[in-house]
Amino acid sequence: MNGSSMISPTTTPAPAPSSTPTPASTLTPAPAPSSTPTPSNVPSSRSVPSSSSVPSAPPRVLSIAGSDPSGGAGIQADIKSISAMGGYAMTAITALTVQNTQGVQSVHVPDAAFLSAQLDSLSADIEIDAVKIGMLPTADVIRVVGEWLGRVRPAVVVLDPVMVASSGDSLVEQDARLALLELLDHAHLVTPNLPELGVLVGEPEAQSWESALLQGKRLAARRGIQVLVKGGHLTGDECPDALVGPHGAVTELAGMKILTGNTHGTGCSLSSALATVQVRSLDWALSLRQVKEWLTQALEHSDDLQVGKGRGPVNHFYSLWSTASPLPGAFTQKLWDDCAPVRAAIFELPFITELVHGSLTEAHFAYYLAQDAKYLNAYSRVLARAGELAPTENEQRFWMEGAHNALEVELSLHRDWLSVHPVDQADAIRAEMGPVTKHYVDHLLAAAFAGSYGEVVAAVLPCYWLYADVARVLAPERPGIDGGHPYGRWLDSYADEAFATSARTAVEILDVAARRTNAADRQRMASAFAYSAQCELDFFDAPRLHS
Ligand SMILES: Nc1ncnc2c1ncn2[C@@H]1O[C@H](COP(=O)(O)OP(=O)(O)OP(=O)(O)O)[C@@H](O)[C@H]1O
Ligand SMILES: Cc1ncc(CO)c(N)n1
Repeated sequence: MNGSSMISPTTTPAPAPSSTPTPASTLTPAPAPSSTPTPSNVPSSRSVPSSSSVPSAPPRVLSIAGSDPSGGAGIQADIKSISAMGGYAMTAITALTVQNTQGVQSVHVPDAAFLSAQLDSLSADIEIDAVKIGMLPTADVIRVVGEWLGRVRPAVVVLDPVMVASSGDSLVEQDARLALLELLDHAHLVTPNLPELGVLVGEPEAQSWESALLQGKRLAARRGIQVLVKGGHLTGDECPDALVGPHGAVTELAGMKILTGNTHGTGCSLSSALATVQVRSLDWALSLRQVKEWLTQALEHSDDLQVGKGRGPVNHFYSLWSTASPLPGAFTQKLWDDCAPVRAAIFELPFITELVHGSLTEAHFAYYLAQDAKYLNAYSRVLARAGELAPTENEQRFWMEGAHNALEVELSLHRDWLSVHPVDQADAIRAEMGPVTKHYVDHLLAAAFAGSYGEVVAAVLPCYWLYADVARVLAPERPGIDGGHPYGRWLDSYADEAFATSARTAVEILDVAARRTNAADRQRMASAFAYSAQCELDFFDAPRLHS
């Protein structure tokens, strides 16, 4: 690790520490939390709020930690976590790592005096409500941070005793591990993982949750500090965390282990989020409950991010992003991706494979067409409803033309197909609406009767989109058959370019509607779309079930 020198002391805006007027209260070292008369979960200085503090303003939280350029751990994870918890994030960088999701390749430690200047600059100007401490790579850096904490005595100090990255790479010089112990006196909460807990109590790493809790109790009692014992390194299905107080009180939060490889920076995220939430809650157990819930969701949604080939980051902003307006194309792309199993199942159906190869029985085809005619009649009414609700004249025109076309196709089915089929298919032709058709139509009519514009459009879209896709995929597959393909003309009507264009327009209309509305409506739109897609699959399969 190389040190580097400050550019120039005169360019540093903060007053040098020696010229800073030292408040009398900071002349004595900060008492260990256990000797403080206030409950250990209430940071002592919170009982005398400064006149300039505004309780409703976001907590001002400083992260003193290393930089992870891949954005999942360290300072970067802290900024995201503090922000996700509603705090205002500040940073003092202790080390620069060369790091990605696969490991740490190198560490550069800037001059400790430069870090010291940053800390003094911040505390000279800004009231700091909470501090989270992460990677402290050398004994020099630890000394600087300890000295600053002793003078400034922030109200909430969370120490994450980072020693090894989740990739297994060491982040701290060997002699710094012992120096870290001295810093415990300046912290209100320490959040070691199991190997770090072992180092802090001077014992081998705990092999069970029970022995980890015993180690946590020994550390908490010895140092008069709250210890968060973390279960992330346990083998098995569970991932508990437990808060252990200096007098032995244990608050355990059970949790299931989420099956994901994306655990890069969980410890950093947890500790900085805790520091932020604690400023307002003043109760470590409450803070932990809120933060663990958030982190669990951030882990659950981590696969959405797709960052890196190794241990990926958690999704700090899953909640914000799930309610934010989607980017153009994103909503409909997700609907399409989510219905991939239904699309695949359609191509597997005997009805579709037989249709393409011309081997489908006429009885099945006749049943299908008869049901389709009934469907199209209802579909036309629902498209007209979309036209009624449409926010622009262009969209109104599009849906009204769609309603008209659906009736035209219904007419042509009767005229060109159903009327020319042999008499023994008359049953199918005269049949009432079958159960699958009725189910689909009822779903569409419910959207038309009570749904928003977006829901109506989402409900009608699979009929456009899936048909255009089926026609696109099947067109090149259709074998030439002597005497003509029995269903060729019918297949051609859906492979038509005008129909594909209409399908694209309908997709674009839905995408715009999704961006214009709110998260709850988008959720209902997605449900309506998925339901209709499933109905399309069932509709193709209905002739087989009917006979
Ligand atoms: N797979 C998982 N499922 C659910 N929670 C997890 C999982 N992995 C870690 N956690 C939670 O993440 C938090 C951090 O725990 P962990 O023991 O992994 O810390 P760490 O090793 O310091 O993290 P880091 O990976 O940043 O070094 C804890 O609250 C833990 O319960
Ligand atoms: C900079 C940094 N701090 C902490 C960790 C621990 O996750 C990491 N991997 N990188």
